[in-house]
Amino acid sequence: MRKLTVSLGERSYAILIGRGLLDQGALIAEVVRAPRVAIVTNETVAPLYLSRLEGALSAQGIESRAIVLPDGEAFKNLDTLNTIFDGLLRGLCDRSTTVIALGGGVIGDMAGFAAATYQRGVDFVQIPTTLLAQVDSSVGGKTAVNHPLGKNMIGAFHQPRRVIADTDTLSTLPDRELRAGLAEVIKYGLIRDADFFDWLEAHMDGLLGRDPTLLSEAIERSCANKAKIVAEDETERGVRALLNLGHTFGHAIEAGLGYGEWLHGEAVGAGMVMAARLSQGLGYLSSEQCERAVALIADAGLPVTGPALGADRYLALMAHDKKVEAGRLRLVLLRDIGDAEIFADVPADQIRAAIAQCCVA
Ligand SMILES: NC(=O)c1ccc[n+]([C@@H]2O[C@H](COP(=O)([O-])OP(=O)(O)OC[C@H]3O[C@@H](n4cnc5c(N)ncnc54)[C@H](O)[C@@H]3O)[C@@H](O)[C@H]2O)c1
Ligand SMILES: O=C(O)C(=O)C[C@@H](O)[C@H](O)[C@H](O)COP(=O)(O)O
Ligand SMILES: [Zn+2]
Repeated sequence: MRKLTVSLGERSYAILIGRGLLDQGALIAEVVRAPRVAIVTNETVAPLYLSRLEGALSAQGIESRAIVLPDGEAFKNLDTLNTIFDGLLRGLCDRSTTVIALGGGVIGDMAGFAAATYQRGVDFVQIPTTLLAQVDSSVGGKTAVNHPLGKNMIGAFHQPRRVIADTDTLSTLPDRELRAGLAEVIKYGLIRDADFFDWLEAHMDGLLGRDPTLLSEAIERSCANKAKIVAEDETERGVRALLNLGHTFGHAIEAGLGYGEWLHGEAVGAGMVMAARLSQGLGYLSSEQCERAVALIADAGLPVTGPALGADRYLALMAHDKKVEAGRLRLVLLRDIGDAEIFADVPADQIRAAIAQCCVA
């Protein structure tokens, strides 16, 4: 088992990465206030992993109540959040209850937001079961639900007490979901870790072939990058915004198509291509490095073109981005592989050109 730490003073927590961790109830028992937990999961993950987790908890004398939600990004909304609150209240969960998120990023974001707000805040533990959740969403405390007008618009920062990533759970993950997770992995290489980007270029085939050693290394290096950024800037006043590379475009794709048609990672993949092409168009990024970025995203089996929503629609949706300040759009762009920066006042005609270049009619 590998252990990383997100250093946030008294709220510091461990990210544990390894095989078979789901069966080690002691890893959860160490961080719960009382022997009562509520497990939030979904209809796909529950039949695969819920009873194993319940058994591991029960062996530690921990009583658990399961709240099983419908599966999908389309359900990441306030209605489903209410279903979680109903379950917590019916189960007489109190302030000593720990909420456990068992699933991908959708479950993690919703369970985390429920934990942030239930009785004004209870503890939660992340048990991510997708690659995307193990490399990104389970770490850092961003929790939220979507609004029809924008992604993750209603949420809170609420850090987990622990992240437990059992890499064995990836064996049941569909290939499309594995590829979606690789988008966020590539993101770390692009924004701050050129060595990791080189490593990904060399090992993309093995990662797609699910080599367990390579997957573990990719998870660990991704989490190490994210842990450092979150420790430096927990609430996104500065450097944390770089984790949004490709997301201003990607979130527009997700909202514009109606949540769920494109996976988050797919939208981020196409969004990072748009950001790279825009960076090149503005003269910040060389064409050679831009093509390397696009090639790795393509090699991961991710889309490198976006849906043809029309530049006006993209820009209207992008106006809801959380990085907008006083009506000014701010975008994460690339100076080089491993070097990103946030830019305000990018001319709208250049943004339109990059979108047009990356969309197929
Ligand atoms: N909070 C953050 O920092 C952060 C970061 C990145 C993404 N996100 C959010 O995360 C979400 C995307 O997460 P995701 O890609 O994990 O999607 P997801 O949660 O929808 O999971 C993808 C699919 O895989 C299924 N699944 C989960 N684990 C499985 C397993 N082990 N075996 C088989 N099937 C499994 C799920 O039921 C679902 O159908 C988006 O809503 C995105 O906005 C949040
Ligand atoms: O942790 C972060 O910070 C991120 O930006 C990670 C992103 O991958 C993630 O998709 C996040 O939810 C997007 O943030 P948002 O604030 O634009 O919703
Ligand atoms: Zn993301």
